[in-house]
Amino acid sequence: MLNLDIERVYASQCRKNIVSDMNSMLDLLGAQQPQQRPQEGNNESCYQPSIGSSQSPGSSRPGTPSPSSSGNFGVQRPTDRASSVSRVSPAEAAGIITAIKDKSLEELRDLLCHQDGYHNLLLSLEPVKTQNKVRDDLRNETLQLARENLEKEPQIMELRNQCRIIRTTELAAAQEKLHELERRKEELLKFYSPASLLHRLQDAMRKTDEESENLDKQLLEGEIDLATFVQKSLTLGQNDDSNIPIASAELDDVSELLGGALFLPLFRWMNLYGPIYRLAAGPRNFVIVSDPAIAKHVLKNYGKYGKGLVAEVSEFLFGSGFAIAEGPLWTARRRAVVPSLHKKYLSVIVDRVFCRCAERMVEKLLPDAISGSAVNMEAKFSQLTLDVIGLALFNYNFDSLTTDSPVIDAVYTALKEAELRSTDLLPYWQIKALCKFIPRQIKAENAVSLIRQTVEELIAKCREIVESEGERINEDEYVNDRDPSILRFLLASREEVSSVQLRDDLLSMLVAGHETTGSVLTWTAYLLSKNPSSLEKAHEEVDRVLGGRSPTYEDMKNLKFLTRCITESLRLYPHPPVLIRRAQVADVLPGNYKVNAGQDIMISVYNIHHSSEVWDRAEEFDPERFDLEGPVPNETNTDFRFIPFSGGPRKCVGDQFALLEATITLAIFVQNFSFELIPDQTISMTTGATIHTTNGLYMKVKQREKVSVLAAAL
Ligand code: HEM
Repeated sequence: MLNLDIERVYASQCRKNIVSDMNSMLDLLGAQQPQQRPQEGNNESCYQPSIGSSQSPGSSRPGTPSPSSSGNFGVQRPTDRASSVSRVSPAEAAGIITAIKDKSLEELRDLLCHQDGYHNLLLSLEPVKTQNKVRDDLRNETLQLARENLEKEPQIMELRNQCRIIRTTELAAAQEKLHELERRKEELLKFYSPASLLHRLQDAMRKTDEESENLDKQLLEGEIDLATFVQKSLTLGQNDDSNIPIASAELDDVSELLGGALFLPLFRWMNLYGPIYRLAAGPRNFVIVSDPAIAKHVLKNYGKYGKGLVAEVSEFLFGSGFAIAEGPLWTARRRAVVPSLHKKYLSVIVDRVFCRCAERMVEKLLPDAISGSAVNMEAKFSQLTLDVIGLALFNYNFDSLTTDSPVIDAVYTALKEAELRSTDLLPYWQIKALCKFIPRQIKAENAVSLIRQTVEELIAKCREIVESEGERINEDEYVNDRDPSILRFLLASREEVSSVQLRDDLLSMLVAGHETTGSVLTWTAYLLSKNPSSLEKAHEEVDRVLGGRSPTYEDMKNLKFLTRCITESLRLYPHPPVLIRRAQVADVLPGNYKVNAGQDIMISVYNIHHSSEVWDRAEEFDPERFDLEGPVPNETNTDFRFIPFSGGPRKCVGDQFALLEATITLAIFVQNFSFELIPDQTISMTTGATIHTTNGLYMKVKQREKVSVLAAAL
């Protein structure tokens, strides 16, 4: 009886131990499964659940448990794991109890002492099965991931390699530029050292004396005429066989004028030295051209003359955009973009963009017209032309006439930086590392990043629409009615082009087309306010042709006087006032002037347009100097006397767009307002990419009665 009781107590204790052990194992499986692999399981229990199906029972387990190991056949007692027991759900515990409750003492002892039996019992339990399945799935996924990672390894290596190459080449390029700058600095210092200056001065004086005596003798003996004497006297002392007179400018003059209105002293020197002269000061050396025939030669021979300095100063903004690209890239991109500016596009844009933006400006000016307060028209025209170019290029409304936005600020910052770079004497911004520390450069870089990001987003959005609609150009003069922008045209044309190239091309057009047209409108308003009889004629024409309604594309051919006001304004204030080129090879210019490869050339459009050799009454504003019934003047029909849009292969692609935009805007402005300058303001010129005023153009505008269509017809 006592024996029986002892056996019952023992059997009951065994059951408790088994349940506890299984609880521990279930707990172990639940808690550790995700982190641990089967082999890594801890050895808290002798009979770890052998959950690896590939693992033979006991292969990584200790041998048969000995009572000495823990006094209970190697199974920890519930008390040791009080916390874990509580984690098994009552349903799971019930399942385990059902599995063992009818077992005899012998069977229970067997279970505790024989691993295989114990193991089989474990594997037959539902929770263990589920856990095993989860574990197997996890392991398979992990293996799959590992395999995929392994496959990516070569790509990662390749990328690492590329990064290293880029880093090294950029560093090398920066070092090279730094050395070049150091070399130039050394040269400058040597060139201007007191000893060197004295030596050269003595040398030059001696040579000049000799040459001067020689020249005097030749003139007195009638060997040369007076004109040749003057010409040769101007180049006295210069060991130069180019035949190009040298303007005597000091380095200080040049640095000062490079930071200001450069084209003004260039004009003074033209009157002193003639239509071609060399401006040499230290390492800077430009040939200044003020002659239509020489300008024609340089502009038409694009292969021999590249963009040179212009590309260097604006690369930070344009990237590889076609306004500064050279060679095959330029040819391909120009060829892709030009078709987008077709006649039908222009006629749609007149109504949808030019008129709407100009009418918006009129709305904005009305309060000032009523209150009689001064308005800075330069700022207004600049805002208007930014809105126009945003809509025309990307169908994006900057709405700068109404709001200030970070993108607008960024556009102005970047444009300003391009201007400053074109006049910096020391191009320190070519050293990329320096740009990381100089506040002006940091600001410019941030601005460019924001503009690029905005344009990239616009491209991505437009590309998505074009793709989803399967849009494709199916006619010559294609315009999408909902979005007539140039971006839409370019994407629908399915040209093979990267988003970065497209972005840079559009940015080129944004910059080239914004400030230029704004400046034309500013100076036209200024000239009209200074010439009341011309303003009267403009009012008369607008009223007669439009009769109070908005202008259309078709009206352009009848707005003859207004168009001539714009072209005459472009003659007196060309934007940019100088065109820059660099000779790629040695060449001889018309007039037998020699230039070497690498020679920087400035074609002063301002000088050609203001030269009394080229124009009668050159300084007068006379819109009718170009026959109203004749063709609109351009470089071809004036034989390069009038070149506001340049000429040759790199001529402006937006000339027709700009003439239309300026004329339509002027028509709406003149139709709605009469205007006059605020007295006592000094209006002076400064320059960068365009000629603008130093302090703004302040005007008083007064609303006009719109002439009705009926009245105009009478
Ligand atoms: C009255 C306004 C404008 C003026 C005075 C003007 C003037 C010029 C000039 C002089 C050039 C040649 C620069 C050089 O030879 O170095 C040029 C090039 C260019 N212009 Fe205009 N432009 C005006 C408006 C526009 C507009 C509205 C656009 C775009 C819609 C535009 C786009 C371009 C482009 C992309 C180039 C570079 C062409 C090339 O290198 O192939 N321009 N512009």
